[in-house]
Amino acid sequence: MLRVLGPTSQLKTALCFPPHHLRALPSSRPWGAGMASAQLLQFSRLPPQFPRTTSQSPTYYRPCHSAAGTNPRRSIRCWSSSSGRSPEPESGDSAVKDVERLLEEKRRAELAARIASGEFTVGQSGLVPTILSGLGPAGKFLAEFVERLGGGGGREGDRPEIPQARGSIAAVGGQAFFIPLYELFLTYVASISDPRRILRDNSKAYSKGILAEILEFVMGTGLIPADGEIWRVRRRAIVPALHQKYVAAMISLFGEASNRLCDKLDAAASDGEDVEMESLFSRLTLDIIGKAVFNYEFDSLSVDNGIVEAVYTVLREAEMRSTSPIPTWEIPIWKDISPRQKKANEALKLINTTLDELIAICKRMVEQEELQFHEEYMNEQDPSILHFLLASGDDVSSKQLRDDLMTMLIAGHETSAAVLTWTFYLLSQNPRVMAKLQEEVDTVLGDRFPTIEDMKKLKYTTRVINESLRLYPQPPVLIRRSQENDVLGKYPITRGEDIFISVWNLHRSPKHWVDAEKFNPERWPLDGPNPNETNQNFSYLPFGGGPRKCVGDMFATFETVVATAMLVRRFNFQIAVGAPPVEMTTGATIHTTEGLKMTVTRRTRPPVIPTLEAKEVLTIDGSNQISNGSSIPEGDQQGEVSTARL
Ligand code: HEM
Repeated sequence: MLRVLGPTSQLKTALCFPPHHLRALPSSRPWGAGMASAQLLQFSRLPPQFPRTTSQSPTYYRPCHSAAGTNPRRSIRCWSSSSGRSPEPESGDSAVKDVERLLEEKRRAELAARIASGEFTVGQSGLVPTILSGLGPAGKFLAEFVERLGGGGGREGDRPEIPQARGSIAAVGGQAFFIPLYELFLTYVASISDPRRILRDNSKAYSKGILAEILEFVMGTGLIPADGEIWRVRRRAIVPALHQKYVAAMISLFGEASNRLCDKLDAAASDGEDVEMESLFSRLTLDIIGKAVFNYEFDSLSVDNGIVEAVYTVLREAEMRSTSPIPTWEIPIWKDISPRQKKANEALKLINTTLDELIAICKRMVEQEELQFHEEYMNEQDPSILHFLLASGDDVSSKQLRDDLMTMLIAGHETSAAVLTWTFYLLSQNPRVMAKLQEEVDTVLGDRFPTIEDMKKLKYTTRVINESLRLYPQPPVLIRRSQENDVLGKYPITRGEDIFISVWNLHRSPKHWVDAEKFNPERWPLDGPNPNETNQNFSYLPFGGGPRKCVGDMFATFETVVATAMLVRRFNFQIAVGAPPVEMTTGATIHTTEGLKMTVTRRTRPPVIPTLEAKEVLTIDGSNQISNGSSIPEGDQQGEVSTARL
């Protein structure tokens, strides 16, 4: 865990520039032997830049903005891949970019070697120095980053103070600010802290802090940013809306929407056109979440109307705010005249008006309904969460309701799109996994639309999603602010500290995972339980943990399983020839820097050879079911080599 010390005012500065004081807890935790540890945290506004390939390249961080004295080339371009449009091209031609990339890789490799050699290590009684702190004043942070680690290890009262590493980044001059952090983490911070206290055991002592501040303009006091009593009341109202019958009903929605995407891909395959999958996944999940949350047909896979554009404008604004060096949206006058601000405000107004209309329509529907509300209540015509909330008599202001809907729209859209994007990237890099996945999907589904029963049978597909979420957690960082003094193990936390839990590091820590960087769905046994934070002892947090755990975990798992299954049974996916390298950047979730450009080809499945042999399919509870393998339909395009069989 890395923590940002100092009062909020300092933090505000830190939001604009790298944090003044970053400290990480040391590895020798006094508690929780053998249990999960939270890991080095990266600053939320300085998002991580991840390895270009999933397995071999070193992981590194890249600053999201340039500051005085930094090379603007290294700024992360925070375009929203969700926009469905290509990102702005970077200045300079591709040859220049290649050279830059090579130089950066070289620098990174050199630094990794220096870290690995222990150059930054300063011995400390019994503790491996783990701290990255004492970052210089904002304007000078790149000039003075990490002086040689001169461990703190001082004592505060009768408690040890978290040891600190101070230093100058002159040693790594020319490096982007966050590039070294993951290597430093791997070398110095094998195990830092336990997220259970913050997320679960003492969760009441922590709020969403800066996250709530950043998201206020779009989510208000919706469930994600809300704290205290508002959160408690709203959580109690919303969780029941995602009951089992509702999630089961959503399976057909997932299937229909995925089928529309298949049609699009089919057309592209016919035309021999490459497709940018990240923006298509963004549209797929927007269509799904709009219908699921407030019964609205965005139809963004087919059209680019005003409301779709407005949603992306607002999302881009939220991402920009979470990565911007200067909070221009808070500057008086400027915020009223800036064209970008005006556009964002207009977009938000349009969305709010639309949501108000949808709430009004739904209220009328509920009034006309002969309503018998019960636990698993669902209106067949409109199974949306909004309908459930209104039918339940949820006593809430329209503004709060709107905030909650908006929150779920964003929470359930970007995350699922990112999961699908990185899943398909991983599959493209791992043909063996893809073949096994396709075999399962062929066997379980054939050409049918998935049903809720299939969710138990698509076990390997689920493991692929589990593993993709391990390697690419969405979001990669959880954010909290201490509301009172607390103690993490033997280390004191004072009120008002902002704390960033890097799920990314946790999920890739060699301490917890064998071949941590390898995409290996087999690490999760098919007959084992579905991995979650509890049965993985908080070393796996794909949906968070504790009272603030995601309310849409089941929804999202089924959604991504259905979409993946429907797509891979019809198509093969490869990174398009000449596509830009798939690199990472982050807003709220991990995006690619330049899209996921793929070549999609129709699959040809092998002719069905009738067999009397029954095939075993494992169910979620570990029991075996018999499924007849002859449900695999005949391939419609003969002649292609099938990958459906291992
Ligand atoms: C694969 C997709 C998804 C992922 C990876 C994901 C992940 C997460 C995570 C990690 C958290 C915890 C955040 C924290 O502790 O700070 C969270 C919270 C939340 N998620 Fe999701 N989510 C997904 C889909 C959804 C969907 C589909 C919905 C709505 C239908 C949703 C609604 C929420 C809400 C409302 C919260 C806040 C809960 C609270 O604070 O009480 N999420 N999500």
